[in-house]
Amino acid sequence: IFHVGSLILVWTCIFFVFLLIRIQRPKNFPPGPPPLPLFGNLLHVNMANPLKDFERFAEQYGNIFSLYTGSRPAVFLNSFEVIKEALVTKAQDFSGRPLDFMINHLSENKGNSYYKLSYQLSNQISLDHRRFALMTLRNFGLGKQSMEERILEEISHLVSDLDRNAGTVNPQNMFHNVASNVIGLVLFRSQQHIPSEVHQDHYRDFKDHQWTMEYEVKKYCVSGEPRDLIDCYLDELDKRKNDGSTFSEDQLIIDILGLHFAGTDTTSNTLLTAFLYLMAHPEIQAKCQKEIDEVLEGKDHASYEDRHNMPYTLAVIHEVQHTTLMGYRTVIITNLTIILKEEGQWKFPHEFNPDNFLNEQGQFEKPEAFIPFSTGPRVCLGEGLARMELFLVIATLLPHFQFVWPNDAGDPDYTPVYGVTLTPKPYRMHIRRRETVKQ
Ligand code: HEM
Repeated sequence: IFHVGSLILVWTCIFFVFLLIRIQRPKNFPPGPPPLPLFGNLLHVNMANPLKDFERFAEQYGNIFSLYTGSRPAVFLNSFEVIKEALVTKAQDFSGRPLDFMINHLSENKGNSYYKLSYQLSNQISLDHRRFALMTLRNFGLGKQSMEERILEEISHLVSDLDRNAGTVNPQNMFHNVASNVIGLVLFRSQQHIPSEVHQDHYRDFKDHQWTMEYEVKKYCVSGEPRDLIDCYLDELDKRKNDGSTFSEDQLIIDILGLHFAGTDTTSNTLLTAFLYLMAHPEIQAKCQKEIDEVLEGKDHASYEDRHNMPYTLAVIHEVQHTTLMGYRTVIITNLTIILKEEGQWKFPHEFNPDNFLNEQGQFEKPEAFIPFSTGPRVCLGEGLARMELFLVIATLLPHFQFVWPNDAGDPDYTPVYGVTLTPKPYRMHIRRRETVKQ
């Protein structure tokens, strides 16, 4: 009897402990699957690729649902209208960013300034940094060489590399290096190319390279004319001396890492997706090449202005982004992936079709629901740079080379690998020189 009594006692205790740590959705909180004590909804989601589960929950609970990671709630917004309402109409309430585990991890607990400072609700300070970076990226202080020239310089290296090594390549590192070098040229111009080992796991390696950057910081101090974002930042530091501002050399390193991180994988994953689709749809690739050939008339690289005369190529690039979206705001998760397939927003929601971005006359036209860079006051800070980079890389590589899906590679697999951004599974690419370009 004593034995049974103690069992009942133990179970009652467990029951009360569970009751105490039970997670309950607050009143008026968006619905979702019932959270378990301690785990929340973690067991309801396939962490390797949660997109399918998000789609299932959206069908079951509607456009706004919530999930718990442990005891922390996250709200998911799953239609263009609700995302727009949150990020634009109610921007004031939704533009802060939480200091999230992942961000902490990435920046080794220092917290990326954009996230950390807004979490502390020092919005003024955070916006200060945002404004500064935006101004600098818009080329108000990067010295004589324009952003476009920097990007083209990097692309010319790529074209000569491919000229020398045409054949079958793994493009993962190639595009990663392009994106990383372009943002590198903007952030720390005189450092030229970051050593390639940094690309593999650049956060860890960057930490090891911090001494280099700190050395660069000292060097730039005496340089006079700003050549890159570091120089501009140092000028800003000078101007703000003793005004109690959050601009500091420590913060500079954090900001640079944040910008480098935000600007590398996003762009390189988009390029990887672009070339995957261009190889899988050789007729689309050929149509782009024809259009680009006609506009370039033998010129060996595109310029950003040319996009106005290349509506089809522009539509293809946008259609690529239409397939690669992600939203990674943590407490409010804007499910940009779902709205890309939302019925009613797209002519062809379920297929890769550049006509999504072309009107009846074949002119380029962008649907309102196309927000790969998010929207509202916290829209992507590198949008201008990324757009220019995507266009120049694609419109310069296509007239030089033919990209062919290798015969022995089976069918292309479009299932994305889930991460901070979505990326295609690793693939190989066969590259042949096109003879149309006049040398
Ligand atoms: C194709 C390339 C890119 C895509 C698709 C992309 C997408 C995005 C998206 C969706 C956000 C908002 C995230 C959120 O709501 O939490 C964002 C923010 C941001 N992006 Fe990008 N991005 C790209 C390239 C870049 C580049 C090249 C840079 C660097 C110059 C950059 C810097 C940033 C920064 C700093 C933020 C945070 C802005 C803030 O919090 O105010 N991005 N990006």
